[in-house]
Amino acid sequence: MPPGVLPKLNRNGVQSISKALLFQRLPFHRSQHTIRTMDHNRPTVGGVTAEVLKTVVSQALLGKFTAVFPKLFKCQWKTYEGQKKFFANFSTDCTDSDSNSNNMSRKFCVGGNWKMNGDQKSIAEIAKTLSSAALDPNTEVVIGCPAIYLMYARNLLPCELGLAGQNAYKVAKGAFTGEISPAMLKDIGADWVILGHSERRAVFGESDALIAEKAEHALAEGLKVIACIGETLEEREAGKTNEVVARQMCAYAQKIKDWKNVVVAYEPVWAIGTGKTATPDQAQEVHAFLRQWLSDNISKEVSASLRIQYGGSVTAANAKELAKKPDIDGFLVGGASLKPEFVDIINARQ
Ligand SMILES: O=C[C@H](O)COP(=O)(O)O
Repeated sequence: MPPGVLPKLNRNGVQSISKALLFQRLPFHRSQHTIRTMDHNRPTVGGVTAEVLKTVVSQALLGKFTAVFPKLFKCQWKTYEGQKKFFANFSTDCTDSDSNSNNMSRKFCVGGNWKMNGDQKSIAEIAKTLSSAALDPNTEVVIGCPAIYLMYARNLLPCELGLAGQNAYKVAKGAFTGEISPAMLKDIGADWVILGHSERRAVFGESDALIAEKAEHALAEGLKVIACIGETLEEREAGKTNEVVARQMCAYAQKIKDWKNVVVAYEPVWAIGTGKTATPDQAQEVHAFLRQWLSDNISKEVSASLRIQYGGSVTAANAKELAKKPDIDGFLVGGASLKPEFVDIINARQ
């Protein structure tokens, strides 16, 4: 390995290095000296060789590896301010292969978000297409339907498909003109709700805190939640993508204690309805960041099991390549979910 080149490590490798350093009770600034005196061909604790340790420690000393060693660096990951300090140094090099080993245990999940589109005629056509198609049984499908057509759609769609409201308020009932509650969604046969969509945030001014309260209440009422997050073009161009999605995740985490009925949908706002899809690598980079964030802030179990969908101009043409990425566990599809090509998106993993 050429000097200074960071090896591709999976999480086991990183943990082994951490253990090796801790086992020897070495602070990082003393590690380099000790590594020089080690036998380079003899693995240390966890099978990590001195050669690998040397490279990683030198990178860490340059401040490039802090995110994977939060404990060694005593990061305060619990707070948003604490996290912010470390985002710039995040590297995904260590997460790819680790995620790869887990992603097959997360059932692929594709949501169709019809937004404010459709009428009885077109919904009947979509239902007919979905009923007659061979849908991958290994993919969970959820249809986000306008509230007024939910019951109509429920009666026409195949029963194995989930049905989602596109919004729900944070309390069960009361004087909230124009709102619907999770209890009402459940009552008419919906089992999911989409919350925090960027259109709710931008057009209707919903805050991180309100969205998190809605998620908390929906989960308490027994609905499953597609929790949306994503940065604007301006935020991406300012290099703030990780900071923004972490802030949005922090808000959810303040209110969500049990993540088993949650799917996160990462939807870069600049890719929604624009035909400008994130490349598979761009999407994977943020998904890997989110996986690491979950591991550091919630738990390793949640990080390994929580499904993260990608949304933003997903079509039959780009779905297969996106679906190959280890941390992409499905899609939230807008425009293409109204068309027959939605079937190919559902079957993207086949
Ligand atoms: O919820 C879905 C997203 O907003 C993506 O919409 P889109 O597929 O039309 O870009």
